[in-house]
Amino acid sequence: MPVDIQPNRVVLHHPAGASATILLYGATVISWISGSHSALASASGLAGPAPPAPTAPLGAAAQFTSSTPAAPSERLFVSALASLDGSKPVRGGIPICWPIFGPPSREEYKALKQHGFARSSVWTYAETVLDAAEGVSGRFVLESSEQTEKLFPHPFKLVYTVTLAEHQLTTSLRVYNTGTAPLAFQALLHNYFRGEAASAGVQPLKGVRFVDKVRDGARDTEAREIVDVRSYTDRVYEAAGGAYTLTFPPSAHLSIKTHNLPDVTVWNPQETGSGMADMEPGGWERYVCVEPGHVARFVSLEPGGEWWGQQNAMDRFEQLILAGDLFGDATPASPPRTPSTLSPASSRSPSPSLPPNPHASSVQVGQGVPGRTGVKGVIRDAREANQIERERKSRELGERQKVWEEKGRGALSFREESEGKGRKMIRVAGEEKLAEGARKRFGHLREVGVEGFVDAVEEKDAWVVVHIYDPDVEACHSLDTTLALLARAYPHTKFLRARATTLGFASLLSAPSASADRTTRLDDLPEDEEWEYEEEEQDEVDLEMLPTMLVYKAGELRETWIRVDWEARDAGGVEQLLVKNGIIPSASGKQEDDDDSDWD
Ligand SMILES: O=P(O)(O)OC[C@H]1O[C@@H](O)[C@H](O)[C@@H](O)[C@@H]1O
Repeated sequence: MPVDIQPNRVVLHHPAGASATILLYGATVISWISGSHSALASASGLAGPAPPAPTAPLGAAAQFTSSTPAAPSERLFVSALASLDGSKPVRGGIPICWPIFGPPSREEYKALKQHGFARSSVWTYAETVLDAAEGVSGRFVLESSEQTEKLFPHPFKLVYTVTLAEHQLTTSLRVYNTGTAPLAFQALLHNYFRGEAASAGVQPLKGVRFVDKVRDGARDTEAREIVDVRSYTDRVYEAAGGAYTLTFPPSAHLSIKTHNLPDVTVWNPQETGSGMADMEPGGWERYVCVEPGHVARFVSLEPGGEWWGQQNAMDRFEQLILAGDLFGDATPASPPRTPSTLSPASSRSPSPSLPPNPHASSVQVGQGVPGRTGVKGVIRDAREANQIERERKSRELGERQKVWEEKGRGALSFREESEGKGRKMIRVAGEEKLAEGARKRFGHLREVGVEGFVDAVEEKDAWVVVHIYDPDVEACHSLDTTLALLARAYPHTKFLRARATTLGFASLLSAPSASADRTTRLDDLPEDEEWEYEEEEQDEVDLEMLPTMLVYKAGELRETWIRVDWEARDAGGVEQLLVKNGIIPSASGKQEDDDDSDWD
């Protein structure tokens, strides 16, 4: 039951053992259990313990497991005395502070309570966005109402997306100004991260200006390499860099990356916390709040405008696995992970009597899994009712895609392709390269679609890198250009790209009636392949997930990088990211091919 919708909460379950529980009250994430049984088992030779049930009483679920960092364990603190019945904001988890942070600083917002009303309003569960081994994602909505307008006379819509992967939780807040006047707001994600406060350290904040709420708002510059919270701490760091590490030595480590949330508050009340009625005794010893936000300045959103801020928290265990550090030098990159639903053949060799289902990737992930009840039951039913039709259309699309793949065998990026640059020359070279493919030399970036996907990633010896893209996303264009170049430089690694809508990846399925009468054109097909199709057969894609990169070895999914551009930025570039993970050789091992010189 990957997405369990209950009357007052939604629980996301990841197949590897992770889970996240989100209350409709405040869309407050009250539990994030991160980790993988399989990773733990393969790392330690032990079977992983069952994670605490996310529906168990919070106090029971939230055991701090300092000695077992690899085990699926609770990453958030929720006070045992927290109210979860909607009577007051939750003391713990991830409350959303909106439209203000702290007490109202502007006269016009003086009717609002500290941290605004988003954390104390009941949100609606809108839809399941993604339901796959790559991640499970749900979306929550809060819109202005008579009640909010009494306090805050601005029409708005908030959309909050919570995405759970094996070792990551991503929360993304979108704000829409649905009114006719500019909308000014602050926004902050008030994370209570579970861990021993006495040992906690946050970095890098050295040299960052901050407002010290403990010293009546005094302004100062952080002098410490690692910020601790051993004394009462309440600091709002401004323009703090957006990427932080929170460590609870010796075991727990989290990395937090953000988008559009430039400031960060570090808060732990220590003994003064005992004055909070909903703080469990000594609770302040068991968490640190690291709260990315847009708070130093208000965001001003024009009518019709949209703003989004996002954070991604990853437990350090995953980073160690991905870097290969956990396994010494014997293991190049990462242990086998949960097979992708995009690759149902997984590590099995295709059996001659049971060939892999070529349409598997056209089926919406999570389909047929029971448990989407309530509001989402309607959408599930609609999905299932449309499934046969969708598969038929998918087959048609696959045929189209085959033609497209043939055409895409050159090393052109889709931007080059759409501009019609150098197609002839590259295609000739591409044909030469096809002959070399038998010797496991690829040398070009290829488009792959539904029909060809499973076969394309089933390379026995070579690494296969797949860029899941959408032509409307600028970052996909840059990545595509880079991968086209890397494909030439590293001909022993196979580089593919697949359009997200084609695979049904990260799609936002809307009710079929909503778009049945509209048509759209595939604008990035080569001109002779323009094709009108009914929009209902193509799901809308959640662009926040893109670009995504999947990496396969022997048909098995080894890496899933949602928003790989962020990942690459941290690694120093896409090439470095791939080198670091053993997917391509380091620069010294780069295969410079003389016979590639006629490609450019
Ligand atoms: O008690 P509340 O309203 O949840 O706020 C908790 C704390 O939240 C932090 O973000 C603030 O910086 C603190 O000043 C505040 O005390």
